[in-house]
Amino acid sequence: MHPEQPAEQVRVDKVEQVIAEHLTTTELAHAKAKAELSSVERNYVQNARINTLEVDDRMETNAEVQQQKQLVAKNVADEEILNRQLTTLKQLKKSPYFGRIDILETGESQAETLYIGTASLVDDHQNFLIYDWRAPISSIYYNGTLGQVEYETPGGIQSAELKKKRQFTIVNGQITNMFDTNETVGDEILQSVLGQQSDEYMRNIVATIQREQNDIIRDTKHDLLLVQGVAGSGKTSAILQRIAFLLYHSRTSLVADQIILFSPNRLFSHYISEVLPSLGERNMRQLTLAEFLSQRFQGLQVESLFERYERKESLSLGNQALQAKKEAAAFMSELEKYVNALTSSKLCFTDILLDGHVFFSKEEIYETFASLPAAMKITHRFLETKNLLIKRLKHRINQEAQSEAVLEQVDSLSDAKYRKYLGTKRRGAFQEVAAEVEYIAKQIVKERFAVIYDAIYNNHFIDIYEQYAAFLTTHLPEAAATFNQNLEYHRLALEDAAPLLYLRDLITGEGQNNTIAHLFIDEVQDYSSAQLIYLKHVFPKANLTLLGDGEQALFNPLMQAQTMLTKLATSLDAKKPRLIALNKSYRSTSEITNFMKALLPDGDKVIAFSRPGPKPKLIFTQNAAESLASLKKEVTLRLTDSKQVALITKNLAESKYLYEQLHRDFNTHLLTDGDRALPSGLIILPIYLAKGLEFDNVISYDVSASNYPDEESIGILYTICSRAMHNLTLITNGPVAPILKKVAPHLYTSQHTFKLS
Ligand SMILES: Nc1ncnc2c1ncn2[C@@H]1O[C@H](COP(=O)(O)OP(=O)(O)OP(=O)(O)O)[C@@H](O)[C@H]1O
Repeated sequence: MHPEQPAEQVRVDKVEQVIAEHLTTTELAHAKAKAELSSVERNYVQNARINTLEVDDRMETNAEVQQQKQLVAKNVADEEILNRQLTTLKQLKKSPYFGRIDILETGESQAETLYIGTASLVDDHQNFLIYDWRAPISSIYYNGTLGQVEYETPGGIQSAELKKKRQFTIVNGQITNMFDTNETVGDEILQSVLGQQSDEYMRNIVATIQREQNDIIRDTKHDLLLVQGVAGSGKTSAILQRIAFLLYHSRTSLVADQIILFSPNRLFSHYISEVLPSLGERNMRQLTLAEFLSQRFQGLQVESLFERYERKESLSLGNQALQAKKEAAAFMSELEKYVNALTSSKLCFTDILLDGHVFFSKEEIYETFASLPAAMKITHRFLETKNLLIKRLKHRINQEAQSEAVLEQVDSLSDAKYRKYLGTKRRGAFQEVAAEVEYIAKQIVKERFAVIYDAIYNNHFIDIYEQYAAFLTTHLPEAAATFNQNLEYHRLALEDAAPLLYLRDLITGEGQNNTIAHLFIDEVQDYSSAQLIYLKHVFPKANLTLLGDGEQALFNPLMQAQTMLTKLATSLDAKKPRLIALNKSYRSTSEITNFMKALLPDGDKVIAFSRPGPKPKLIFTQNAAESLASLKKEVTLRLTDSKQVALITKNLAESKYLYEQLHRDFNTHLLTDGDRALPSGLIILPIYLAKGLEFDNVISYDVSASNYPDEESIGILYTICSRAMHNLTLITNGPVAPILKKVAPHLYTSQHTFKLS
């Protein structure tokens, strides 16, 4: 035991006491706020009701209702703040802090002791008992080794001498581990954290953030941050901490809703959903690319990344080349040029119909557009056309409202219908009966013409699909027929989605969201340049944090990090790009990491974190029956001391086949794109659904030469192996994949189901 542990425990106890006191007062305040909120809400409902009943008091009650509404909003906010404080205090109570630094500021004679935890805590005299890990001074804990250190404050760079750095593990108020260290954050605590079993949810890494991860977390100077990190290097962990940091750093100007994270799949979204709440912050918005696209293409089946991956296997070389062209930045530039040069006669306007009859003909729309000055930007001309159409629609409504037919309709309305059309207006509020009739007549026509208004508002008077097909015909003629054919079946290939949306936005001038301040994209190596350009276009104000591992490229060719940064900075028009590389892998035991790095051509750059475990196991079998038998044995073995085993396959067909073979023997789950949570037992999933996840035990079935024949398979095999934290088993049916042959035999244990000659 550390000699100072008893003294430190006394301090923990004292801090706990303060936390308990804060908890009591906050609980009281929270209960009061809750009661106040429900009373204000009750009042609001009553007042709102009065408003609709009492005619004379209308103005007065309206103002009152507004006031009440504001009061409700304020009370909701107050209650939320107190609720969050309560959650934070409860978390602090279990483990108030994890670090201590003693620093001597320049010019001072006595060192100051600071304790660092997930949130700040002050006593009644405003002395800091705990500093938030995101406070400027806390960066010393993550960055500094003993001696002279610097840290950034809003007022500039400060320097100090770091005299002592201490780490704690505190569980339920008791110090279970504590030691002094000179390293950034010492190995010992990290060792024990990483040795734990996997969990349904990712944990925060606040107590053990490493120096280079800290760089990512605290960067506020760059508009494009590209993190290239090897598998398991903490990219995802670091960005979640970064989001928490940004929310703290810009707390007056940034809220969680202004941050979007694109995640690789829904399982991943679920897996990371607890990290920010555990740091006392609200979750950012999370989306998968498929979700983003399907919201924008209603009525069309947009191919998902996974379907594209499955399709790639059957794609001819010619079609692969076409696909690559559509995914390149150059294709998006072509589109821009095409739109800039579009003349009115080339725009694919379409009739607006009402009940099958032409209401606004495409000729009329075309003439409207053409009548506007050609020097005007296309987006302005388009908007102006829209305004003119709406004006004409209003005119038609007025005309139609005076028609005999409509006036007759007004006469024959039932009382209930009449009241419905009156809406918030009151009977008798009009000076003349005729005015009231006219009003009702207009309401009737408006209702009938609502589809026209919607069509104009939603830009349905231009056929963007036809426009895109026209673009393809002139710029990539080989691709036009397939696009049209897909469309007939209401399908859209993934590579057409971003260019199509871009084309639409470039013409209509719509589709942008200026409120998003930060856009995070995980597994960026799986995105095409065209998709990234489109996302940047949609979120023009957002700073970008892109995380990737070129080696885990399932969908795109491998690319060097620096090349990728240069390419991205140009195509995304970044002013201050920065590349950060993470080369240390934390997820797996050193045996697994050393094995998987041997798969890579430049695997030397991967550094294994020194956490020992069994070597990966390679089981050689000669036929399907033997390999299935070995697989069953291995699953049984793993399930004896673990609650979950992941069987990760190359594709869906393989997953389905194995499910058929195994579900009678084990509690087996075949995971699909729609799954959100990971059950226990044997789970079978194709690699693209396992992206970003980790498992105690991973088995890869059929790593034979016929399944992984060439260098292109490296990314897939590497990604599968790197999902394993503690145990990795590979089974080959027949000759092993050539990539695995290159791995030095001392890096794994082999097992044969047949006699070696
Ligand atoms: N500083 C750290 N302290 C504790 N655990 C860490 C740290 N960095 C990473 N880890 C752990 O290592 C594992 C891998 O981290 P993470 O999933 O963030 O890596 P990644 O680079 O996104 O991985 P991949 O690209 O392979 O999906 C996680 O279990 C994470 O908790």
